[in-house]
Amino acid sequence: MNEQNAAGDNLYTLIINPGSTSTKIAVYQGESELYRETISHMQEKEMLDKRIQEQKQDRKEAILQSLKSHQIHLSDIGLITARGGLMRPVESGTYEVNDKMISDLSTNKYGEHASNLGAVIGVELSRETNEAPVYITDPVVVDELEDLARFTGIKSMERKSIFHALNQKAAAKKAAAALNKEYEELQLIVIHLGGGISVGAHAFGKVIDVNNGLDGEGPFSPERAGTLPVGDVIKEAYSGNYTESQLKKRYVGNGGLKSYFETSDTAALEKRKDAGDTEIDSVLRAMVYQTAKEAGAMASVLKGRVDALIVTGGIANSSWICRELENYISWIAPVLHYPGEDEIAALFTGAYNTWNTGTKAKKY
Ligand SMILES: Nc1ncnc2c1ncn2[C@@H]1O[C@H](COP(=O)(O)OP(=O)(O)OP(=O)(O)O)[C@@H](O)[C@H]1O
Ligand SMILES: CCCC(=O)O
Repeated sequence: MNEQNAAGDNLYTLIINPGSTSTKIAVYQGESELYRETISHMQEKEMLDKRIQEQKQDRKEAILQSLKSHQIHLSDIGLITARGGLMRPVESGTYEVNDKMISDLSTNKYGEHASNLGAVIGVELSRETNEAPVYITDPVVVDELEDLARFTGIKSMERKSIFHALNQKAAAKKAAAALNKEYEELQLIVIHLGGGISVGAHAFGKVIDVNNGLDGEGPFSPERAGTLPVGDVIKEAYSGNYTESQLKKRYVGNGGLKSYFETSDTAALEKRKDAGDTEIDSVLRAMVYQTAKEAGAMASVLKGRVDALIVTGGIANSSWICRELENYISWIAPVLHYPGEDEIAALFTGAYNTWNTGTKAKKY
């Protein structure tokens, strides 16, 4: 065992993963997970209604509270790894957090997203204690789009690759292992069903097309409106009823299920549907329908040569939704389910391997 490995056995790693409706955290000692916790914010309406950077203190305090309740001192933490947010497009991999990245994330230079807070909170916690190194892996801006996928139909506008890259890649690699193949050998469609929904076409290790739910592409989801009729959007934009940021929030944070039912809690809505609410039944079925349509589009992108479809994210815990979705898509290829997400493990592996092997992290 080399010195780094020996030290690694005692290293405490803090993992921070802010999602649209929750902050997930975990602490590892060496390679063993000490605990993980999902701090749900779904009941904290006032907090979620705030701009992302204004949520920082609440989410940071929730993390500190969680560490305290597990008797872990911040000063014990030797490595911090966080979900990466909206910054300039980058290739897949593990990045060391630097000042340029923090500036882009904290000023929302490339847009607002809960994941912007991961590295920002990570660096604050590091600076407040022992300057632990802070990494991110596979941020939401991983860009492997094929050139053809970038066109919009308006010369001055290009599509952007923004999606649940971390969980899509982690789930795809897990599926590849289950299929006894390398990720780079397969063509897969990954359907991430979270607060946002993204459906990616993975061709031989690259996500060559994916809907960007932050820019009004693809299915509606618990919090995103998805594709909207552009004429109606223009009318709302010029109605005088909304500022630019209010309109963004209307379509991106408060769209989808939240627009219909003022909650993005799919599990709770499913219970109300089961109790006989027919409107909820229709809207949930419509969300499944639109998701299936996006998967069909990605099957075309892969020219029908699809090894498997992978359904993942929080909503994949619903066997009813998975069954309804499968009814539409099982003709494409076998459907594999990885409910929830493996972002915590993916963030840990990316940072710990980089740290433990002395490999240079990528530079932003
Ligand atoms: N058993 C379940 N049945 C139905 N829906 C569920 C279940 N468990 C969780 N969900 C739903 O999953 C959604 C949250 O998913 P997830 O935790 O993947 O999202 P997130 O991390 O907050 O956001 P994102 O994935 O977009 O970053 C919520 O709508 C929640 O109600
Ligand atoms: C992860 C970026 C996409 C979304 O949140 O909808």
